[in-house]
Amino acid sequence: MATACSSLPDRPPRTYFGRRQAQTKRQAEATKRKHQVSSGAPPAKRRNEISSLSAKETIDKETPRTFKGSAHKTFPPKTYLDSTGSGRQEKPCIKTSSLFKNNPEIPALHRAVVKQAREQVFSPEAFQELDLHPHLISTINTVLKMSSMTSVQKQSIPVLLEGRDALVRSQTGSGKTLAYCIPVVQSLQALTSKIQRSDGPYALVLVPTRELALQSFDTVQKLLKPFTWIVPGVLMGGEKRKSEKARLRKGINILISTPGRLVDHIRSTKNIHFNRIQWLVVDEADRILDLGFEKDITVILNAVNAECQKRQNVLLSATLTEGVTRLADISLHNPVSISVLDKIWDQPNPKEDASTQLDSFAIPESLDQHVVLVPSKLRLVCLAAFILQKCKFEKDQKMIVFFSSCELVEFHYSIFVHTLSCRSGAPTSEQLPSASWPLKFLRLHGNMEQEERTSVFHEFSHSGTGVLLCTTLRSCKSSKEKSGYLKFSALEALHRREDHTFLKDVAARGLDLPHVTWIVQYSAPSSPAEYIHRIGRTARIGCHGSSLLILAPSEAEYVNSLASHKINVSEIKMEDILAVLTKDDCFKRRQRGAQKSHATGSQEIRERATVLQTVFEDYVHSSERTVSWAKKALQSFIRAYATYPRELKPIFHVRSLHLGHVAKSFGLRDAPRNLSVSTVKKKASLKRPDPRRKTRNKHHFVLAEVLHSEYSSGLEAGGTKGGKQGKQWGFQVAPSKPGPRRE
Ligand SMILES: Nc1ncnc2c1ncn2[C@@H]1O[C@H](COP(=O)(O)OP(=O)(O)OP(=O)(O)O)[C@@H](O)[C@H]1O
Repeated sequence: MATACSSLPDRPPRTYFGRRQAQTKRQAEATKRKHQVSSGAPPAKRRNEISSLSAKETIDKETPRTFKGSAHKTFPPKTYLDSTGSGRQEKPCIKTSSLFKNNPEIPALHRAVVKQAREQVFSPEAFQELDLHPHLISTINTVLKMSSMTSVQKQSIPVLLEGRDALVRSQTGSGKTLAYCIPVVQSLQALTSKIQRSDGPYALVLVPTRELALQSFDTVQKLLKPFTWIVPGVLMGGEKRKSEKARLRKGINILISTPGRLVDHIRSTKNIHFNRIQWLVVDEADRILDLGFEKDITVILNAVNAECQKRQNVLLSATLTEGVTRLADISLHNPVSISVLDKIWDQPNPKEDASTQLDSFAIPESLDQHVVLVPSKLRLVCLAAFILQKCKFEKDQKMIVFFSSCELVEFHYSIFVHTLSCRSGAPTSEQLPSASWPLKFLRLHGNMEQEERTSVFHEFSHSGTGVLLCTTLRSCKSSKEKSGYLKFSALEALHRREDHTFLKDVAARGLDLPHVTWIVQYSAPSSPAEYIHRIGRTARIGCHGSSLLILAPSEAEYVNSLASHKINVSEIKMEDILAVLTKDDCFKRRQRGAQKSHATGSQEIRERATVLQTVFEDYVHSSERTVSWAKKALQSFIRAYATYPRELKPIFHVRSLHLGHVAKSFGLRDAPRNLSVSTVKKKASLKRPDPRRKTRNKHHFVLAEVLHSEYSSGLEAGGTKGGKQGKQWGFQVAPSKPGPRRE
């Protein structure tokens, strides 16, 4: 796509060049740029073009001809906002095409207001009121420093102490770990024949990831302080099997494991026996299924059933999916179903209640959810403005921004650090908002070295402020062992043990980081469950938090999709976010002769957004490397976009993306044409574009080729999560012999 290079209000008269001369020059320039872009080289600075201009003026004067990039003119150099940190310079200027022209209309959001499922996090009851060993109570009070129970703990612990099976469903960050750990420890310490280490496992706890395994281990270990004869242990990928075997041989009484690693041991270790198992706990059941562990769970259930029938089974989950219900059907015996939803949620019709609950998710009451509709071209400036608004101009804000891929995280980290934060190499204070608090950016994704990841967690966790840019599970490359969760306490445990190898597969989903005030979803999640788990990183255990979902106008329908799962989001207007740019004059447009623009109101906001966009574009086009990064990030964005599950395709379909506009949100002045790959032409031709849409935009076709080329490079194709995996579901557990149960 040709960059929109508009006529300028303050440019010299058209006679500056002869018409023919100008045309020839334009063509030569365009060919040169095209060649450079397609070869991966940075485009030549358009020395003869004009720099950032008033958005309003752009809108007024831009003509279809100029939008096609055929109106480049030569102008004298002028002052511009430099992104390299060297301050304002006299330099030839690069024009930023209008951010506010040719955008799709932002639709009015007509979302149905739904009654959101709510949970009371804390109950007024103290742990003392439970029938627990006094030493266990004092350990909870003094070691864990907790006094009152959360609602899920209040409901679950007595039921489990009675010996019942349970399906526990409660919102993120509500204290589910202790809800099962306390009853397990209480019951095992009370056994009349005292447990011997060599007895092997009495309790088996399955968790989806290594980090959760470590976190649960950490909690159990603390609770066991007064009961030293009970030995906890953890098995997970990343540790040497040999040393795990040795530990199994010595004996582990409360065994916490990821499913994959336990199956490894079931198949290869003679020392693993389940004949004394009294507890089988499946924590984060939804996540276990999400990660594709259903076959492993089947193997484990079969192995345990073969050796032991008399046990208590517990399934815990933040979301109640069809898979979780099926797993509950086969693993729980006459379970008590515990769901900590408010009375407001009670429906008069029990049938409706069951089906609605299956599709609905409890969200912490202290969590405010928002959505903003932003045209593709404006996504980057809008995100930057929001970060500035919250983390620069407001105090004590800590934000996590979710992206759909590692490349996206790297790209945005780099561009923000170099243009917005106050680190070395970043713009000088003259260019940055004058106010307030320094911006600190951190990033975390699955392609980072483990040590760096660990230190990022420490830094972000201990910091009272900061912006963490991270990926979600969907974006990680490895398959089964890609971990969705990282709990900070587990990291601390790891750090203490100076063993970072465990965390090799950590992805940045499900962080348990304290005091996060904002969650921003820059890429929409692929399922309501994912949405819940992302926003669940804030407003944990009663704290207040907010979330923002950034959608394109064409994706507005997603709000209704969320509403159908009883998720309520309220709209923030893009202009209100961009308005923050008026707080600092560094975003003020300077006209020729260093005169400041006197625009006001929305015109001023648009001008300033354009200035910020120019800063980004200057940064991206400052070197071959940065252009290439931006292109990679764009490619990766499109690839991720293609992986939305089938049911969301009507909302998120790559063919509805305007490549030129999307490229703009990567600071690219031109949509990279060289993304299309000839090897996939065959596939592309299979899906002929609708002739009725022929004139709509040629970029759509290029886009299709881009996507196919990504698939042909061996990268994961889209739609598996919602489609294939969903269908795969089906447990085949060996029939368990009827036996006495603890009821
Ligand atoms: N009774 C309590 N009082 C105070 N803090 C608690 C209590 N119970 C748990 N917590 C703390 O709340 C935080 C969240 O607990 P936990 O990780 O068990 O929640 P969760 O429901 O498993 O969350 P998620 O579903 O997101 O994994 C932890 O830091 C934990 O230490």
